Amino acid sequence: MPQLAFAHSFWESFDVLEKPVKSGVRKAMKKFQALTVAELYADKGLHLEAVENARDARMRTIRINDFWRGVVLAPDDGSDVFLLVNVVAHDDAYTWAAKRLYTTNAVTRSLEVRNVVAIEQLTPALEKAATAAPSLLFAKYSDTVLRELGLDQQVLRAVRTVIDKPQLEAFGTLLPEDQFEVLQYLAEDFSPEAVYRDVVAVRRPSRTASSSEADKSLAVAIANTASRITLITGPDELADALEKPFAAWRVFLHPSQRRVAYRVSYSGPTQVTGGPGTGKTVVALHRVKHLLGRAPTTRILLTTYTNALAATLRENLSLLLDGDRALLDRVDVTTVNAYARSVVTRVENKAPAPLGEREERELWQRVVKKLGLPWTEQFLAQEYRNVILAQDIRALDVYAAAVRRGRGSALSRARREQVWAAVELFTSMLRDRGAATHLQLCSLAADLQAGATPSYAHVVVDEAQDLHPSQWRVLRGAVAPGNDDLFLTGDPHQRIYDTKVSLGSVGITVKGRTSRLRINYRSTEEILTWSTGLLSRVAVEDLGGEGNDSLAGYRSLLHGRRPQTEGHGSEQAEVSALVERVQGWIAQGIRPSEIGVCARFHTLLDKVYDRLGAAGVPVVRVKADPHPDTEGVRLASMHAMKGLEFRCVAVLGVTASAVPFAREVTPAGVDVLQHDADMLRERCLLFVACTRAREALAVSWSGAASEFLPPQR
Ligand SMILES: Nc1ncnc2c1ncn2[C@@H]1O[C@H](COP(=O)(O)OP(=O)(O)OP(=O)(O)O)[C@@H](O)[C@H]1O
Repeated sequence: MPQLAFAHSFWESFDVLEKPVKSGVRKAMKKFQALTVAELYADKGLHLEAVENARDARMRTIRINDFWRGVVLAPDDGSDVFLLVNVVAHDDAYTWAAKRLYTTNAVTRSLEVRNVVAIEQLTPALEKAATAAPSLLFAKYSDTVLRELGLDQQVLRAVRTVIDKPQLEAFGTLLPEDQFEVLQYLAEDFSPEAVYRDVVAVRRPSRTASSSEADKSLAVAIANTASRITLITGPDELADALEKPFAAWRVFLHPSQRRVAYRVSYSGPTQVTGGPGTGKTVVALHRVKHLLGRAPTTRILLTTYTNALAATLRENLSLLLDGDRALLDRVDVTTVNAYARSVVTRVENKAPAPLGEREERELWQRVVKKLGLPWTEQFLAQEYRNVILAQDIRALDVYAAAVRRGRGSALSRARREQVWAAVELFTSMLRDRGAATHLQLCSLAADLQAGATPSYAHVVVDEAQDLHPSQWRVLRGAVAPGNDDLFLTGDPHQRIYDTKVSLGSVGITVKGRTSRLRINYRSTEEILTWSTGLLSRVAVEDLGGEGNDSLAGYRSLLHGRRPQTEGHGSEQAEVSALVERVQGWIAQGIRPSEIGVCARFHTLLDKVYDRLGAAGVPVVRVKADPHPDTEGVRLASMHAMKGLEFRCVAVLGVTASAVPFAREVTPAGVDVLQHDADMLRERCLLFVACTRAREALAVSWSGAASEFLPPQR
């Protein structure tokens, strides 16, 4: 009986197939486990046939259904492993297969694939362009050095034309995998010796396997390619492999990601930034894996912003650690607020009830009224949060002398006394209710932790950009200062809550230990360019509060349609168009759960919910924490889109009166700095919503469009 193996390139195409196509693949695969080679070739339903004009004579296609073909590499050397490499729409399958050539890497002995036709076509033109280039990316490495790392003649010639990293990444999908990876590491300035040790030698079959080294069969090359090919030995294994979600990041990190995640040790807090979709969360997960491996009993706190994101982190960590309970039990995955609450409960046996946003606003309104103050509730709430809690001010005298960073309105001593009285009234009203805001709870937890032995050896923080100083204080107290204490990942361009923080002031100094990720693995370049355009004319403060951050060099390797923007005469018309769009996506084969629809307000989402439901489209709200397998278009507020991703995203209601939301923006006349900060936050919120899209983004409004959108022609 022949054996069956799957290339990872296959999983990437399989993951996005519709259910009936997937079941067609399963059916075809079962034949490979049930029939002999001769029977496979004779099978009428399978249509195992050669590809005309193929550059690799071993290329075959199989029939999945009328529309889809599987591409298979068939052994021609007497060995018996068939490699399923891709599932492609019928017409494209033959062209795709004809251009590919599989070869065995001279050094690693792994099977690699290249788009041989594209490389041949591109190289002469690139060689011409390279003669005029001021410098070439790999000029400092001799042919001998590159050959010793596994580069063959064709790749060597192509590589001599590469000018910079973006060009290398663009070339990447054409090049054989092991050779491309070597080049990526060299481009990140790893020495050839380090690349040989860490990338090449680890793949090389061991000397003791000399019999297989001499054996040049396809089966041996496949066995040598464990990092990219899954060999299936039984029916259970087949079912298991076809059920499990595949994520390339579990296997391959880009060198710039690996360098950060697997650095042996950092001498203190470390910060990783990068635009949306650059793999910050992935890097945080790999860092946890690395830290777990460094000592057998240490405990790690892994935090993020919302419960939903914490649940996803937990799931992905389990996948990364292969479900190893002993390791998983050493990691607490939670939100900072939940962690703070657990500290308070542990020490005091109970914790105040958390106060919701709306209740907090109402309470401030009552304070304003009761004391007859000249400010809005928003002004007071921000003063309390951004000045008093942020600086951990506990006494009027300290407040009276405080520098009110980020606030643009002067407050005299008499005015500050009034604010202080308001804060005292607010906190006493809360105490009477047995309640506290989340930030007060964090502040309390930080106090309670002081002097106690920290619970964790390491704290890893994802979505770090929105944490408030009180939250940083509680995290600072969760781990003793020292090597590998804190590992932070975040993107200042995705700051959607009102926080300004100087990390230094809360005892977290990342100087000399910062890195940036630049390649986006989520969205197409078209979506990225459009979305970053939303922030093109604004300055964004960096994570630590010490300067500005930039998205320079931020790019994607994927391409697709440009985002669609559309204005409507009424909200009703906008929702109708949305229903049609969603139906269109589903008709194209997108599963409802791969579609995200978001808006600034829940009122609009309620209408969408009803209309999609009435049209027979399954729909669920993200805030109901649906299981990933639950069918249904995901509906979420823009805030709740943080950290999520979907193949298709519709951002609705990007209307002048809603984005920015006037109630959330301090009038410039009241406080100009706060006004600017509020406007930036609203703009970033739209940016976050749009950058959740992998393949398709649609942005719509009714009436006048939001001022954040590019002018409509
Ligand atoms: N090296 C990689 N290879 C393949 N896919 C990757 C890689 N790194 C990340 N990804 C994928 O890219 C997507 C974005 O990754 P991730 O969520 O970690 O980015 P992020 O920087 O945390 O994004 P955001 O800031 O927008 O929340 C995910 O689908 C992830 O699986």
